[in-house]
Amino acid sequence: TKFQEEIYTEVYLAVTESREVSMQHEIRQVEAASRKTTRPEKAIKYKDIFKDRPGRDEPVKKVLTTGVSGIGKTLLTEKFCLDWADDRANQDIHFLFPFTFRELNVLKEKKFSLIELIQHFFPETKDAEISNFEEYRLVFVFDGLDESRLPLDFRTNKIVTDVTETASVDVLLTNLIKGKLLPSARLWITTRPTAANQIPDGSVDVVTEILGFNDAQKLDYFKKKCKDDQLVNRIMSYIKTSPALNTMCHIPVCCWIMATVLEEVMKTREEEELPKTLTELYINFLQIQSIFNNRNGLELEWSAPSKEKILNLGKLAFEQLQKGILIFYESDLTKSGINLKSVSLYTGMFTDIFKEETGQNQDKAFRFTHLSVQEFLAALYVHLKFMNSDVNLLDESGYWMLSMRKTNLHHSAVDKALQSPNGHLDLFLRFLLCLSLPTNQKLLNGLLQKKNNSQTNQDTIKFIKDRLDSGLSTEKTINLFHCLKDLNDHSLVEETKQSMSSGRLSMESLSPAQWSALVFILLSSEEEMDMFDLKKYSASEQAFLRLLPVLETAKRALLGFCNLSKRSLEVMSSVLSAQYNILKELDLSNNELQDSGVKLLSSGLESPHCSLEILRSGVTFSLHCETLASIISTQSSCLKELDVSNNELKDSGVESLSTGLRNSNCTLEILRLSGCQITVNGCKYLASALSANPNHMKELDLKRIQLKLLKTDKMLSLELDLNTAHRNLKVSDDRKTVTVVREEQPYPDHLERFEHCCWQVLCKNGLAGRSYWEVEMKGPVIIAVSYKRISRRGNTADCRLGWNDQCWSLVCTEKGCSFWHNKEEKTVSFYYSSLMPNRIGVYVDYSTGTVSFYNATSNPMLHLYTFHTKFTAPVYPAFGFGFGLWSYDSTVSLCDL
Ligand SMILES: Nc1ncnc2c1ncn2[C@@H]1O[C@H](COP(=O)(O)OP(=O)(O)OP(=O)(O)O)[C@@H](O)[C@H]1O
Repeated sequence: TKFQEEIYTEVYLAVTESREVSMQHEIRQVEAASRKTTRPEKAIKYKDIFKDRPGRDEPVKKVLTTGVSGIGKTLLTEKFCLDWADDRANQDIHFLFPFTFRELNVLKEKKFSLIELIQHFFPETKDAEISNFEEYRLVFVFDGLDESRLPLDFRTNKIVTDVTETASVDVLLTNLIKGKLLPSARLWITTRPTAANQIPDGSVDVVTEILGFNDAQKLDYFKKKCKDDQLVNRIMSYIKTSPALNTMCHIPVCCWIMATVLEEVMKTREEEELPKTLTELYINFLQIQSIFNNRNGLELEWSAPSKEKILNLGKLAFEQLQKGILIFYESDLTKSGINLKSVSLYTGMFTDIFKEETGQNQDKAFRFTHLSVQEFLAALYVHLKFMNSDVNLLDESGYWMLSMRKTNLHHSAVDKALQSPNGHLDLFLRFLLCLSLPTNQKLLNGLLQKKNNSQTNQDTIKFIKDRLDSGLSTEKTINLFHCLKDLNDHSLVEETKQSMSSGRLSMESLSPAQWSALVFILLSSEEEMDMFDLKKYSASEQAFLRLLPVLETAKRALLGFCNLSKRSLEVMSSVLSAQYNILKELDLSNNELQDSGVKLLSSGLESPHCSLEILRSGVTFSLHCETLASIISTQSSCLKELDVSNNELKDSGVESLSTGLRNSNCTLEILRLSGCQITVNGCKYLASALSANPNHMKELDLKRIQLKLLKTDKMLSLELDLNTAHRNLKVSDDRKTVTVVREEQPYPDHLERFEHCCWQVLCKNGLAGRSYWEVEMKGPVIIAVSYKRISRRGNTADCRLGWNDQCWSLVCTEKGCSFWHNKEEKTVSFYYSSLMPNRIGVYVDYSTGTVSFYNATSNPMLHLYTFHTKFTAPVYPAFGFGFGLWSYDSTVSLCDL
């Protein structure tokens, strides 16, 4: 425990809210996690593991902590216990009982009451005659659920509520976890991610995950382990030379391996002589653990006993790795040919490689210090078998046995690793290929009977390149690039880099291998990718899918105008719900996304792992406002800015959306609803939702809403007033259209009729509130609002639209638009010179005295000009033709809105 105290370094522990069983190989999980900056808001201190959580009313009683092998689960629980025992933390706890599943496995067949189980492991409680545990605050720690061999059947196990009732250990455990037994007790269970789903949903209060060391914590660790600043600096700069090593160092146990090797080799070697690859480092590790006969510079000789044991351990490692087994019991060892009597020889010689983990009841379990050590030994074994006995253990055809075909070990290994759906042979492959490098062959001197020639490596490189060109998924190819790098072949990467820098790289004609090289280059770049802009590479779905691993490392993804389809949305959704995703901003605007695609995307947006703060959705969500509402109101939602402009949400959509806005979980600060066809009713929903949840919203963009609002604020059904129409204007039967005609119309005389050269007509409807209407037109035309009292006879100027103080007019010709009131042309800051619009919108607000004109042809609508005045009587829509501008057939039609 003193050692643990000294070496213990804070690890990054994060609340994840839900557990996700990642089927990816642990190395891929760590690679993914290490590439991504963790989310500080999710980090917690191990001391606070049972502290109340914000947003949770109930106290935290049951915690599940996941983490890959060697990430420090056991050490963390031990540290928690130590701190408590030394009165450093959590002093409110009266009793703390740490168990490991490994110990409990042995009691599988036995029956205990909970009291007896406690007394079995902690006899002091018996001596102290403590039996009524309900009176105390208890914490049970169960470490290593992944090692459990207990049939934890939560559905069918009988219910036990009495601490004195006897039952099998698994029944006691399921009842403790379900809260039936000692409901007031607190529980902490740790497990590797793959076994987390043994605990049913809802039976734990909080799920946390250990993400390992971040960069600062790595440095801390090496300082504690090596205690020599100069050495620590050398180690840190050494690790930074290789992304692969840096990734591995997120796992504390790998830091330990690294430190063990580097402490030793840095004593005698200069920087350029340090291990170049992970494989070389692991060979060094094995050497340090072995007993050497003699030392002759760098050429170390392997002792005969260690040779034999390495082979035996390698056999065990390889055979169990193929089955995915990482913890071995005595029977597994016997099966792999390790004599039980000599086990102590192995654990004695390779103490830091092969560990015996004996529980209290003498049940022996064995494991390699870390999965990577097992993978390395397995690769070494396969390599030695091939080199020394021509046996290709990876060729399952068995032809090699009959010498019918010369098999190639590396080809079989590459293909086997590619076949694995979750990359579980990735690291094994890297080790295996790298073992045949001349530097490593030299180190293996003594274990090998013959040497590999470089021809084999050239052949392997060619084989890998062929595979890269066969259209594999990018994820699979990344490991192959690591292999090429280890084999000292940088040609593909260099070629692609050169084409990139010379601008010769045409995305449209990239070969699959070049795509993969591009991804590898972007991922290996020192610079952090903050913004991923797909258009920079190619605005296509193919590019999106190929570059996905790069997108996953970015905080902002711009995917607008990229022709993405449903397939991309499905993929995007899984990015958003991936556990370590760090995406904060997503721009999907202007993609033709189908409805079903939106549904798919929303499952990602609702995921508790989604940390998106800004979403620009383009024309996506029109039919999914309810989904949108539920996204913004999920407890885990981090959305701060939502832009759904130009979606036809309409009032009903806004009504649905408002239920989300009203929810106290909604923390939106900016909402953009420009051009969403919202009317006054929609605004009412918004207003009421925002006043119910007023603390967050800072900016509400309702551009272009007012127009639509007024369309229905007062449902205008405008009608032309035949009594006012000039005789050269033909008014349609429905009173909606007026056309200039040569032939005078037989309209009767009327006091309100325009005459002479004032080819004009008014509408019947007087506007006294707020109103909006639109007209379509052909040919030059004057669109105006006018008092009814505008003169009909006498001086022409008094009758003409725009030439007196009775009306406010837009004169629209092929040359552009001008605005007139009282003979004055208004200076318009925006000179409208493009083509004549064929649809004009007019907004009149009587009380504020405004008349605004819009070009309603353009999308978004363009504001042209606003008159400001003070109305003294209702105004009437009015239209005019003529004044040298007119042409026969000019027409104006009132639009239905
Ligand atoms: N926080 C830490 N500080 C320093 N060293 C650590 C820390 N965590 C882990 N280690 C090192 O890593 C080794 C393995 O850690 P531990 O057994 O806790 O991992 P684990 O997550 O329980 O792994 P497994 O799932 O394989 O049981 C420790 O023996 C120690 O050398």
